[in-house]
Amino acid sequence: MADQYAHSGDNKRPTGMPALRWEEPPEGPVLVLLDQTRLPAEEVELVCTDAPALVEAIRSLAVRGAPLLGVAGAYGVALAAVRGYDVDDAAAALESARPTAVNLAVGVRRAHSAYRAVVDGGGDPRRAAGAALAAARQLHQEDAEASARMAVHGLALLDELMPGGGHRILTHCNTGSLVSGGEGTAFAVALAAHRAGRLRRLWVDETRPLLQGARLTAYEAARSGMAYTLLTDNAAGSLFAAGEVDAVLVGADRIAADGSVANKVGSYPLAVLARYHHVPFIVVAPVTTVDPSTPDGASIEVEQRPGHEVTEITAPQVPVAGAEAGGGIPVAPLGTTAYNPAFDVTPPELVTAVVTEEGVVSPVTTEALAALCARSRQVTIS
Ligand SMILES: CSC[C@@H](O)[C@@H](O)C(=O)COP(=O)(O)O
Repeated sequence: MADQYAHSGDNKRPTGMPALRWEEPPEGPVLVLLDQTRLPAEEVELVCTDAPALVEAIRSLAVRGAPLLGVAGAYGVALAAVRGYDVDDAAAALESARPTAVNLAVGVRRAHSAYRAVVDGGGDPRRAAGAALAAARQLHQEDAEASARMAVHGLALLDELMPGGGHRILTHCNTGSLVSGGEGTAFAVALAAHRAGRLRRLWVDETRPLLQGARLTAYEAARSGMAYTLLTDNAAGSLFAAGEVDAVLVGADRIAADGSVANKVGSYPLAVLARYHHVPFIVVAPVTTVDPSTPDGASIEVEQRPGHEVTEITAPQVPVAGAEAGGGIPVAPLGTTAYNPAFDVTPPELVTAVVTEEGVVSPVTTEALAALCARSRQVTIS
């Protein structure tokens, strides 16, 4: 079940509200999410008391973005465990809530394994629930730390590629503190450049159809005080042609073993544009987004979203009564079908570098990614 906490609708006020937090009120533990479908108009929190509510929040994109999906999934398993629900069922439902971001499965499995290790060893369910919660908290903390380290590596790479500073960076979708326990992935690098006085402008793709760029990245950019400009996705070509882009920075939902990168639909065309215009295309993602068990781009399952997200304009926080399927304003003739993949896949040869918390991979090869994963596992184990 999910309840709502409403906050002031003043969208000029820096919120400071975390994208997600665990709370333990007297009625029982809950997972509190900042409902991203309502931003930037209002800050409303969704309070999840069970895994089905969290599954629904994940599907509706109230909580979204690869790293945060992992953290949310882990807390979802803990929630089922501490509230005495069937943990195996909850884990299965959470893991399959969205297919593309591998971090979701990684987070769910981590908390689930911690739970199962205690139960299978004959431990009592309360101790097992404590283990699942500890695993979720640890993942949350690790994600924040990874974010900070990606920002350091990413800024160093920008400075190496463009020693003069004054970076004009184009980004797509939303990759800031709304997707992370820290300051995010690609956006965290732009933020680091801004704080170092080396960001001239952040170009923000609006990111049709659900406008994660316009609604969320512009919101985070405004809060940070950086110079930013919003553009429609199809204006990017003219921006490159005008020589206004020094680098593209995006996140990732899954990086296959061969270096193919699944990210928000519209990333691949940017990579093609970047290559044509000799601009670096840089992917920023934690090591948990690299999935050695997915061999190549063709093996990545790309989520298909409902057509009404395309055939209607929906300001998600303002439902329009009486409109067709999605509750938005129709912009296409009734009955129009739509192609609406949530992600696309960029082949490794178009990716200049992958920036992770463990360092930068460039060129992006199967061998270099495998070495990165091996190094990361050693760091985690030691
Ligand atoms: C650090 S976030 C990387 C990706 O998760 C992000 O770019 C993205 O594509 C998010 O898609 P969304 O559908 O909003 O969850």
